Amino acid sequence: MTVRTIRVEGAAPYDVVIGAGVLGELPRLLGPGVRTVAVVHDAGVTQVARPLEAALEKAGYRVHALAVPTGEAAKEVHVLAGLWSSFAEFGMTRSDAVVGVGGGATTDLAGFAAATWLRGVRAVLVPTTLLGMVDAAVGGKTGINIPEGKNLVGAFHPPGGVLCDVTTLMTMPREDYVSGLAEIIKAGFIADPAILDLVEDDPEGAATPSGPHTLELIERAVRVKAEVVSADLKEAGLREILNYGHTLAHAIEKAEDYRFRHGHAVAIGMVYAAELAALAGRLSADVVARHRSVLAATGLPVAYGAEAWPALRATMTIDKKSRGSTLRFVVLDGLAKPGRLEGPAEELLEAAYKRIAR
Ligand SMILES: NC(=O)c1ccc[n+]([C@@H]2O[C@H](COP(=O)([O-])OP(=O)(O)OC[C@H]3O[C@@H](n4cnc5c(N)ncnc54)[C@H](O)[C@@H]3O)[C@@H](O)[C@H]2O)c1
Ligand SMILES: O=C(O)C(=O)C[C@@H](O)[C@H](O)[C@H](O)COP(=O)(O)O
Ligand SMILES: [Zn+2]
Repeated sequence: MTVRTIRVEGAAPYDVVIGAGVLGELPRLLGPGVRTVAVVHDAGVTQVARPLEAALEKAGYRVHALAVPTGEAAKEVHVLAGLWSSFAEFGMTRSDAVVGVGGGATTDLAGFAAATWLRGVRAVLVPTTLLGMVDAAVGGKTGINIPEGKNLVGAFHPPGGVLCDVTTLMTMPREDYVSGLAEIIKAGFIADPAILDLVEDDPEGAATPSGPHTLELIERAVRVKAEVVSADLKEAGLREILNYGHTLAHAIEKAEDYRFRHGHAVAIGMVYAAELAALAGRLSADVVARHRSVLAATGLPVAYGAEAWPALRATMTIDKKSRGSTLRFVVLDGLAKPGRLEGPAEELLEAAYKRIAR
């Protein structure tokens, strides 16, 4: 069995463990002293949560299984409040831990619950989606959505460890799996173009967990993320590159009432950012074309409705990378050459949108 362990550095370094059948590592990642564990899990992934809870009980932990709504519906303040009430009910203390089991939505919620309970208890994350493994569970960004915008309430709270059991991916619906591929492709464009070669070599294989390069794609994307967040946990500068494509993506997700897959929105957002960079004279037409071709080859969307522009433009103002009224985009000056585009003219913003509008 191939197991890869990637270290994330920082004030409290932790491991991301990737492999088939690695869930047995959970007690090690929980660390010494933890006796009571709240297993916050997506109600739709009991096939992973139940055996994990049973194994923890067998190992002597007191386990509280807390199911949360499936997918993005978990990232709501009333769900978070429900977790706080449960923690209070069983008396979670600072020597206890939260284990988050599910996709990125669940681990964002579980991580934020851990960040806020008693001002911070240990969280160990067990992502069960591709996107969760390669992006959401790594790096300590936690949070929830509000009607006004995506992830507007949250905290930086790095986990104590991340366990990626790739066998859990086998039950993923294709659309959700491919959504995760968008974040892997993002890592390819901003930092590791070998990822793009692997996807282009076999787009069909890349779109399924049984593809020939699955482990390598996961490992490469996690390495990109780990390197960036190790250097800049709180997004003072470098970490912004992980937000490539997200300025427009988050606006699309809000416009869709958070019922649009995150990775799908990021795919469209990356094509938009590439078109912006091209119009600003910073990116060549062939790299823009490569965005469209590699994303579309895996089944990801690369266009969005023309009529949506005014609402999307308004929402983009509240993007976390904005400073005052100045919009700031992550753009590419070439493959693996991320830069920033600050305060682009309104005409440029709209012209780039016209190029992705359908
Ligand atoms: N914190 C971060 O750094 C970060 C990074 C990227 C994305 N995110 C967030 O992650 C979220 C998206 O994550 P996601 O794509 O994992 O979506 P998700 O958590 O909504 O899961 C997608 C769907 O897959 C189902 N699912 C989960 N595991 C499964 C399995 N093993 N088999 C079958 N079905 C399974 C879920 O029930 C859900 O229906 C968004 O909220 C996004 O904002 C956070
Ligand atoms: O880890 C980061 O930093 C990222 O930007 C990764 C993104 O893929 C992720 O979607 C993140 O949640 C977006 O963060 P936000 O700060 O723009 O809400
Ligand atoms: Zn993302």
